[in-house]
Parts: sequence; C-alpha cells; structure tokens
Amino acid sequence: MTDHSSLHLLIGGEQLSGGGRETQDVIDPATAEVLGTLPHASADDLDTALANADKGFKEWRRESADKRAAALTKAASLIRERAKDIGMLLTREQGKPIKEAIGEVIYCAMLFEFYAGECKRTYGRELVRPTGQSARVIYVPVGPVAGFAAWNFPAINVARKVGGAIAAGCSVIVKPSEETPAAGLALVQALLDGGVPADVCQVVFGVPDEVSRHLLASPVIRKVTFTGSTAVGKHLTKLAAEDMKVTTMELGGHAPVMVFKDSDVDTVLDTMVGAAFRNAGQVCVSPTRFLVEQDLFENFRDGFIERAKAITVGNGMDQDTRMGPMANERGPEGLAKKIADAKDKGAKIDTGGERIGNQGFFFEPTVLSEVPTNAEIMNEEPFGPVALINPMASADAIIEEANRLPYGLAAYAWTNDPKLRSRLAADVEAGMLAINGANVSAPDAPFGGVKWSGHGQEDGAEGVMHCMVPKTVHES
Ligand SMILES: O=CCCC(=O)O
Repeated sequence: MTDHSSLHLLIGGEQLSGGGRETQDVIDPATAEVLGTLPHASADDLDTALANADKGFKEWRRESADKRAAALTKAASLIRERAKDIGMLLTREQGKPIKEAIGEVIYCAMLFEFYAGECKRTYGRELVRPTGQSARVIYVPVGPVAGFAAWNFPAINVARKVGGAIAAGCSVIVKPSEETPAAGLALVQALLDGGVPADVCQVVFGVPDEVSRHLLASPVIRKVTFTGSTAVGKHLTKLAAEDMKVTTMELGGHAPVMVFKDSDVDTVLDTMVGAAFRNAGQVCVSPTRFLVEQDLFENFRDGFIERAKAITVGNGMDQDTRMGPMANERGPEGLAKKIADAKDKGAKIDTGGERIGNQGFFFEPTVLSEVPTNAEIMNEEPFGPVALINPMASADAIIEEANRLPYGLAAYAWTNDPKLRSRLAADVEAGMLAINGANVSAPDAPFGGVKWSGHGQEDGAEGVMHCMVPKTVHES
C-alpha cells in the first residue's frame, strides 16, 4: 500500500516518481520531521493525464450504471479493509487523532457505497407533448473533471472530488494537497483496485497555482471542483469562466452557533465543545461564533472554559489524544496573530491563546469571549482551535449577527421553540443548518454553502448530479 516512503503520481495507473521531477518534503505536524518526498508532475505529466482523462471519459461514460456501481462498491469494501492503515497515514501527515482519521476513512467508504446506489438514480423527465411527438430531459456526464482538495480532510475531500464524478460517468484528475498526499493516494488506489479504469481516476501533485492553471487551460476539462479558501475559490472560478467550465466551490465558513434562552447549557456544551475542537478547529464547518442569549452567557462561558481545559492535546497517534497539532506551520502563526488582534481590540482570553512547546505545530484549546465585531477573528475564518463566545441581547440580535458575514456554509442553533426553528430554517443564510446537534455531514446529505462559502454541493444526490448536465431531446 501507498506509504510516505513511496509517494508518487498516479497517471494512467502508473505510479510515477523520480525521473528528474521537482519534489517537496511532506512534514509530520506533530514533530516537524520529514515523512517523505513527494514528486511534482511535470508539464508533460499533466498533458499525459489530460489525454488519458479524455480517453477515459469517452469509455467510462458508455459503461453501464451497474458497472460503475460495482467498482464503487468494491472500492468501498477495500477502503473498509484498509481503514486502519489509511487512517495512520492520514494522522501522520495531517495530525488529527487516529480515531478521527479512521472515522474519516470509513466515511469515504460510506460515501462510495451511497454513490454506488446513485449511479442508477440520475433520472431525467418526460415532457407532455401531443401524440406522435416526445420531448424528454436526460442527464449526461459533464466531461472530465479537475478536482483540487484541501489538507484538513485529506481523505474526505478527495473522496468528495472523485466519487460523484465517477458515479456520473466522468473521468477525474484529482490533486490532493501536497501537504497531505498519502491518504488521498491510498483512496484512489482502492478505486483502481476496485475496478475503476486507470484513465478514469488519476492523481497529480505540484505547485498548486501551476497545476490548476495548466489543467484549467485545457479544453478537455469541463468541470472544476475545489475545496479551500474563498480567495483561491474566486481565482479558480474566474479561470474556469474563461472556458465556461462548470464549477463546484466548497469554500470557507465562519459558523455561528445560536444558543437561545430555552437551551439546556450542559447539553449544548456536551455536544458543541468537542465539535469546536475537532481536527484542532481546522474544519470549514467548525462551530466558531457562539452567540449566547444574555441569561445563559456566564454559565455557558464557564462551562466551555472548564471543558476546553480538560482536552488532552498530543500526538494524534496516541490513543488518549483528543486534539492533535495544527496541520502546518502557518496554523499556529496565523492564529496567534488573530488572537493578538482580538485582545488589542478588547476581547477576553479566557483560556489558551498560546502555542504549545517548540516541537510540531501544537496550539492550546482557546476560548475568547466578549469579542468585538471589528476584531479580525470575528470576520475571517480562524481555522484553528478557538471558540468565540459573545452575549446577545435577543433572538433577533442573534440571527442578525449570524447573517452578518459574507460566509454561509454551516450554522448551528439550539432551541426547542417550534416557531423559532421554522424561522431559523427560513432565515439563516447557510447551506447547512443543524438544530440541536453538531453534525452537518452525511453521505446522503448535500454539503455546500451559499454566498462566499461557494456554490454547488458534494455528497447527497446533488454530488452526482453536479457532475452531469441536462440535455433536452425533442422527437417528432
Ligand atoms: O471541512 C470539510 C469536511 C468536514 C465534514 O465533512 O464534517
């Protein structure tokens, strides 16, 4: 199986490395030691991948839904068998606790199993026409897809990029993050081992801007799917527009957690504190801005601080670690700056706020409260282990603050008031809303945002349908 000592490109089924290609080191975020050396694709490699993707698409689009489903199902079963090994690769390169890593890998198997079923559900519709005529809408695969995945979920992000495309009958070239390459490589290998043809799913690495410009400049690619920052998403969307390529953009968030006065504080904290520090807060749907009705505020803040202090931080490979390091050197540096800015503007640092030790990229679980809305951290995704807790005067004020930012990925709310729940469902500007819970991800549930958090969805039936385009066939 793929490991960090044998990192490679996967082009036309060939594992390519060496040959004078540029390389970069892959770093263990828990120790800052080098885990392995990753080859970059040359321009020739990218052209080969594009030619393969073109050929692969022409063949795969004609395969039966049964055959595509069988390959996804087999791959899912191989991923389940390999979950522990892939999880260990993931923890080593990304840092999250091994239990979270294995859970992430299993999610990928579940997603492929769900997509296997969706292969047969790409329904069109018949339009009403006079006798002797017909008109119907059919859905056809959009064409070869270029997918760019982020480092925070090295497995799920790759699975979301390739799964929908393969189910729809597209070919796909995926670029996992260069910082976390091995888990994505192992997933794609399972797809090939499961029967997905080598030209249908390929993996490249390189300097991200160079790879994306090269692939997007090609007329072969008909769809671009990206997970990452809003800034890069806007850049890729503009590049894609040059050739009218379809885009799915899963971008940044700044999720509000609306805690209304009828909530039970301990129940909310028991669910949301763990969610806030999952993957060291490096989650696009991380619960971030806790907007708590005034009456509950003090109890809520005290309980949050107590639970945050109890979190065991350590190497993700240790079984008792509950929070690992941040995934790269940029993490603690960027977070420390945002915390300093918030403090200067009057926020209280209730616990944490500092980097831990001088080895690896560890940061304390941090709680800030009474954070002014002009602090950078209240406006830009912190993407780190920090919770921001503010007292709010009313339900109206909570909803207004929840919608204040240009982001709209996930939102969370706690209330049992049926009228308020309906209002939240209608008025909260987010692609995903969890009421009285912390989970917004499930293989059958569309995952995506609105406003600057992007457009298009992954997972759910939409994850496949966004890799297809409608065609209307009129017959007389
Ligand atoms: O950051 C993206 C993935 C997070 C999730 O699926 O819960």
